[in-house]
Order: sequence, then C-alpha cells, then structure tokens
Amino acid sequence: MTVRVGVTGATGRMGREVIAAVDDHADCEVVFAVNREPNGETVDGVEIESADVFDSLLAEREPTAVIDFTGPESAVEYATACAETDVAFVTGTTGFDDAHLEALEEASEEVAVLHAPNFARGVQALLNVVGEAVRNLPGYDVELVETHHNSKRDAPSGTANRLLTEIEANGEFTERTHGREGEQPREAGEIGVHALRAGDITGEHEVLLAGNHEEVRLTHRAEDRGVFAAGAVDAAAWIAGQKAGWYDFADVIAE
Ligand SMILES: NC(=O)C1=CN([C@@H]2O[C@H](COP(=O)(O)OP(=O)(O)OC[C@H]3O[C@@H](n4cnc5c(N)ncnc54)[C@H](OP(=O)(O)O)[C@@H]3O)[C@@H](O)[C@H]2O)C=CC1
Ligand SMILES: O=C(O)C1=N[C@H](C(=O)O)C[C@H](O)C1
Repeated sequence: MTVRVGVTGATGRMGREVIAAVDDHADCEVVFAVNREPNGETVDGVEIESADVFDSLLAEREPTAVIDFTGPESAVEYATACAETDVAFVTGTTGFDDAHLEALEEASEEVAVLHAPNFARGVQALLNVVGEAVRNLPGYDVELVETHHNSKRDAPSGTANRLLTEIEANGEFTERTHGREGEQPREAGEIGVHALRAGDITGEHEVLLAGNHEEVRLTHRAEDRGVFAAGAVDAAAWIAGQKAGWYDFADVIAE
C-alpha cells in the first residue's frame, strides 16, 4: 500500500528534506505540501500550496499521514485538523509547552500522533545508552552541550530536553543549571545545560560525565538534515494503520 503523505512547513529547512525523503521512499508519495507563504514555489517538482487551504487538502487528497516540521502553535493547529479528518500526524517540531503537548495528546485520542524531538536513529541509540552511563557513574558531574545553527528558535533543543529527562530518571540530580556566569561554583547534583548557536551547524548533542581523573563523552553529530527526514518518513510509513494513540520514534525503531 502506498502511504500518502501531506507535508507542512514545506519550504523550511526540514520541509524541503522531507519532500526529498518521501520521494526516495519506495512506499510513500507526497499528495500535498503546504507553507504559510507559498509564493508559487515548487520543491523537487512538488507545488507548494497555501497553509490556508490545509483543511480542504486533507479532505480532497486523503493523505494517510501528515509530516510536520513547523512551530509549536502551527503543529497543534495541524494536528487538530488531522484529528478531525482521521489522518495520522507525525511531528518533529520542538519547543512545545505543556498546553501544546496537552492539545497534541487530545488529538491522539482520535488519531495516531507521533512526536519525536529527533528522528536520527543515532540519537535514539544515544537516548538508550545515556541512562545506563548515568546509572554506572553515580556522583559523577553531568553536563549537556547542544550546538545548532544560528536560526534555531528554541533552547535548549527538544533533543536536549529528552536527554535531560533520561539523565534525571537514572540518577540523583537536584537542578538544571542553564549556563553559568560570574561567581557560580558548581553545586553537587546539578546538571549543566549549554545551548550554542553558530553558523549552519545541523545539530550536535554531547553528554559529559566526569569524575576525578576521568571523563566519558557521549556525542551525536548530525551531518545532514536528510537523516532526520528519512526517520520522519519511516515514521509516517509505520504509523499508517496504527490505531489512535501517542507514539514515539522508539516505537518505529522497535519493529
Ligand atoms: N525532530 C527532528 O528530528 C527535527 C526537528 N526539528 C524541528 O523542526 C522545526 C522546524 O525546523 P526548521 O525546518 O529548521 O525550521 P524552518 O524555520 O526552516 O522551517 C519552518 C517552516 O515552518 C513554517 N512555519 C513556521 N510557523 C508556522 C505557522 N505558524 N504556520 C505555518 N507554517 C509555519 C515556516 O514558514 P515560513 O517560511 O512562513 O516562516 C517554515 O517553512 C523546529 O521546531 C525544529 O526544532 C528540526 C530538525 C530535526
Ligand atoms: O532545529 C533544529 O535544527 C533541530 N532541532 C531538533 C531539536 O530541537 O532537538 C533536532 C535536531 O537537533 C535539529
């Protein structure tokens, strides 16, 4: 069965990659691609349509799934529209607050919704090993550094937040310290969190665990956005036929 994909944020950094990745996937096709201000552009031969007609495109083109890389507010609006038309929703958007997540979870009561802050398979592996490293090194200082391009809006990154959740679930930590300035000695139990923004860096995440005279560094470096897009398209192919509910990229990888 061909998976019919709708793409949002289609002229963004990720939207363009998603269109290319759908094209590369044997079982998927783009049935529409929208952006806020489409200005008659095409991406890989796909005409970009206005986000204003998203609801009617859902009804007319009958996508199996929508892949979304936009912003938190728009992701929620797109998910709500998908929930009303029985279309599965895959989002890689980050920067959601609790209200956004609640709205996405509401949509997941009607349709399958998959949210992953990072669709790189290597990051899933990093998430799997970071907790084990923390458990094996009690009392070691933990610092997290994430580095992204200078146009990224949210900080820390969605991936960093997910890594922090894993770290905290596996050790005794008291607080997250976002950057340091002035006289600020390190407190035991804090996790230092550092967001670097520079140039066109695709995305790096490093967890540093340090004791006396030794350190462990767990690093993931994405060299091309194509790895995120390929993961998102795999997720869209996987989600076709799943029942309503809340899913993660780990569910896709597990199969
Ligand atoms: N999960 C993952 O693996 C990854 C997640 N991301 C996340 O994906 C998101 C997008 O990243 P990126 O592609 O770099 O960002 P870009 O700014 O390049 O693209 C975002 C796109 O979404 C559109 N958009 C933004 N807000 C709205 C809105 N309110 N309504 C409709 N369209 C909107 C923008 O349109 P316009 O041109 O009009 O501004 C643009 O086309 C971010 O949250 C980022 O963190 C990024 C990479 C990987
Ligand atoms: O905005 C980006 O570029 C990225 N965002 C994601 C995040 O916030 O974790 C994933 C990736 O690192 C690229």
